[in-house]
Amino acid sequence: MSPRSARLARLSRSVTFSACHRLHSKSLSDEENLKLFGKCNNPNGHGHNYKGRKVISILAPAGFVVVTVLSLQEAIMEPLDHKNLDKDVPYFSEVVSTTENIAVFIWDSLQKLLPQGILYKVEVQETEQNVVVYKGEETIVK
Ligand SMILES: Nc1nc2c(c(=O)[nH]1)N=C([C@H](O)[C@H](O)COP(=O)(O)OP(=O)(O)OP(=O)(O)O)CN2
Ligand SMILES: [Zn+2]
Repeated sequence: MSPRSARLARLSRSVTFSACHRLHSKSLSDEENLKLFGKCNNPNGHGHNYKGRKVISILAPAGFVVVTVLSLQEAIMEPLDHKNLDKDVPYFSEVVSTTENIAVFIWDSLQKLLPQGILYKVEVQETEQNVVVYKGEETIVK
């Protein structure tokens, strides 16, 4: 039987969540943290209205509608919305709550909820200027 090609489309869906955080690494001194993170190291934190977006791959001809709403609710809204990321979300007790790490957190959460192989990318917009895109890549660090 010869293989048939299928058109692959991407479907994107986003939610907005509000959260506060402080950029602070336990492996650095207070001085080093202040130098590295500046105003984002403010001891009492600061807040953002984040936009989280997932993009999934869909086989266009199949024509079925993937139920996409629930996974964003479970992967983003329930754990992160109206939370202090550093204090309310166990993942960020040891991981600095940068937008990059929030994107990784969301990626890992969505992977557990979605059918294998369909998650294409996660985007997290922290401010008008700061947007992180994560596609599940890993690299070796020394
Ligand atoms: N690599 C990263 N650097 C920074 C992150 C991050 O997630 N990854 N995040 C921050 C802060 O959380 C901060 O709140 C961003 O605010 P700010 O620096 O004010 O950013 P804006 O784009 O809104 O404004 P500018 O001051 O014009 O840059 C910092 N760094
Ligand atoms: Zn911030």
